[in-house]
Amino acid sequence: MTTATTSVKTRTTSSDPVRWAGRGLAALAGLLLVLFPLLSDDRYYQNMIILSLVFAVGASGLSIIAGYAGYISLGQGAFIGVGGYTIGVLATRVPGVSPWWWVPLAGVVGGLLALVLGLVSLRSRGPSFVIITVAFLFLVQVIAVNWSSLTGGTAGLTLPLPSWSSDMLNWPFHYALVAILGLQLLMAWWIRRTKLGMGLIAIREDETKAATIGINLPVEKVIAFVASSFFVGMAGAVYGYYLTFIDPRGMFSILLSVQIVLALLIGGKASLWGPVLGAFIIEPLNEIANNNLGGGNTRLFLFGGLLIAVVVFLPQGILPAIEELIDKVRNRGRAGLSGARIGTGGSLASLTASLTVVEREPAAQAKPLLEVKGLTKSFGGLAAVDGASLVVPEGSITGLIGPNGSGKTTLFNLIDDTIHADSGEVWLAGERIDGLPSWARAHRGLGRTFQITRLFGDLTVLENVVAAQRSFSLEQLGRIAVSGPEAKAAEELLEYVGMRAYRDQKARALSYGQQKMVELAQVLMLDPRLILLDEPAGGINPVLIDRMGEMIRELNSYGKTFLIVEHNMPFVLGLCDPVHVLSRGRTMATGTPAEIQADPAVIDAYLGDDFLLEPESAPEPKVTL
Ligand SMILES: Nc1ncnc2c1ncn2[C@@H]1O[C@H](COP(=O)(O)OP(=O)(O)OP(=O)(O)O)[C@@H](O)[C@H]1O
Repeated sequence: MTTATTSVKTRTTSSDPVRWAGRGLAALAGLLLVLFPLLSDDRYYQNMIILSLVFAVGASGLSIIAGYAGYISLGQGAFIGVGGYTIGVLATRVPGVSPWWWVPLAGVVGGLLALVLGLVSLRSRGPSFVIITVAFLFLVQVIAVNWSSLTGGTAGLTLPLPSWSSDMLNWPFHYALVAILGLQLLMAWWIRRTKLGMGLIAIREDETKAATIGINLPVEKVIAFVASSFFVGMAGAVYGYYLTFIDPRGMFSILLSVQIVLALLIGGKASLWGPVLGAFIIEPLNEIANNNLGGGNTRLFLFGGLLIAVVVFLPQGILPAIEELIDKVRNRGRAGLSGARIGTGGSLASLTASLTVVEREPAAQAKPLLEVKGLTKSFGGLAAVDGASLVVPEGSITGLIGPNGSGKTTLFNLIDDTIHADSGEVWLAGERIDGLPSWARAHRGLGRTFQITRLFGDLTVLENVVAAQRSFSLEQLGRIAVSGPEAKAAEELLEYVGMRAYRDQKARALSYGQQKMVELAQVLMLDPRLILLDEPAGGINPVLIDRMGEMIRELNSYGKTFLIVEHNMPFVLGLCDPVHVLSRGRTMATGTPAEIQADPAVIDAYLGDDFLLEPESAPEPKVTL
């Protein structure tokens, strides 16, 4: 094993004036919030701000599961209610203890409940997930109504009145909520910078692909659930104490959850400050509708109209829309990177923060790294893969060719569990892996790229690479991804594939060829033993095809094993040995490129006469299945 280091300069945007202006505005808003109780003793506005703070904590918490991970929940109000009931039950049953002590406990109860919801709803997504969260909210409400010995049922619970001087008005509630919101925002900010945050956004963008780069979907989703509800439970407790009376109808009202979702959507669901802005828009509107416009139906009409307007005109929310506008104005007239040539790439010798280099066995002694035995997969009546078997020797660049529709991509999908096989076995380095999910296969050294690239469009190029997770540990999830060793390793790989100049661009802005290069860097971030490349030369220009071939050879000389699906015959026959030929979902031939080109069955089924070798140079096919 060889190692060396390379110094990578990390770019900083801390001198960006727009960024500073944004920070200045946030600081000013924060200062106003802190000073407000001292500046005004108007209880109407105090109440409005306290409710806005509760919504802000709820919406910011929701941004973790809905904004980052893409799971919109209509059950967020349940955690406020559960927080309220935790303090209500304990404050009325445990006399002599200040109710404030129960606030952190309410966070723990909210987190535990979220853990249960997370586990129950793991397999659902989209509308079915939303329905589960609504059902969850109603279920908790029904429990609160029926468990009357604990909750007081529909009669509700009356909490002890605050014991502090009336001169202090609602200050303690206000400051407690400001502190909880601060902690909530700090957590949301921190998560967005970690491997966990990258993983959650990857889940939002393309869950299947996320699993193939080592992201442990169930664990990360459950963590996101718990993180999205802990501080919300605490805010619910402060809210319950502030109300001094709680009942199931008020605390578990679906309207509360709807308002939280609205706040999130209006402000910007994946932005840090967006949910806070949204909360401070929604709650005042709520008050105005209640006090000045007759409440009831007007309120529903207002919120419904607002929701439609946001979805139609500001699908990203207010803050992201403003950010996009600022970016557009700033970049007007700038050449940018579009049309620039992809870099010539760095040398592999300098890649050591990112890749493990293994001495290659001589070909004759190479052990099988991948063994596929009798894999089958049918779609309806069509057997796409029909008992395919093949071996990829360690240290080889193995080719997999075959006519369109012969099952090559499906076979890749079965090898990495992007789709489940009906039957058959997959062995990697002597371990049977066909019972493992995609991310566990990635952790064992299996990486793959896709025929049509599948980068996470909303992440930057650097974030796409850094999102890949070589192994699973809570320590690794908490690692900062956008700077430090993780970013350094990703930058090395981007330099290698010639895409480092694009590190801060959103992946969706890249050309197809550029995406291919970034996807290769992403898969290399896993430091895999075996890399499955699905048409690496497909749809890219001849210069890039040459560079791709060069990189594959170079990586192979550093110990990486490849299995390559490709239709570009000069590319695959010049690079791969052995070559497997797939026809109708079965391996029909295996051999060296020369043997394959001389196999009449392969010529007949796939190659045609263009690839026929001169008779004298054509050896007999070694293996024909
Ligand atoms: N999800 C799916 N649902 C239904 N049929 C599918 C699905 N995926 C693949 N197939 C079918 O399975 C067969 C094999 O497809 P596959 O994409 O694996 O072929 P391929 O050899 O990779 O083709 P190409 O070289 O054109 O990419 C095709 O007939 C295809 O239509």
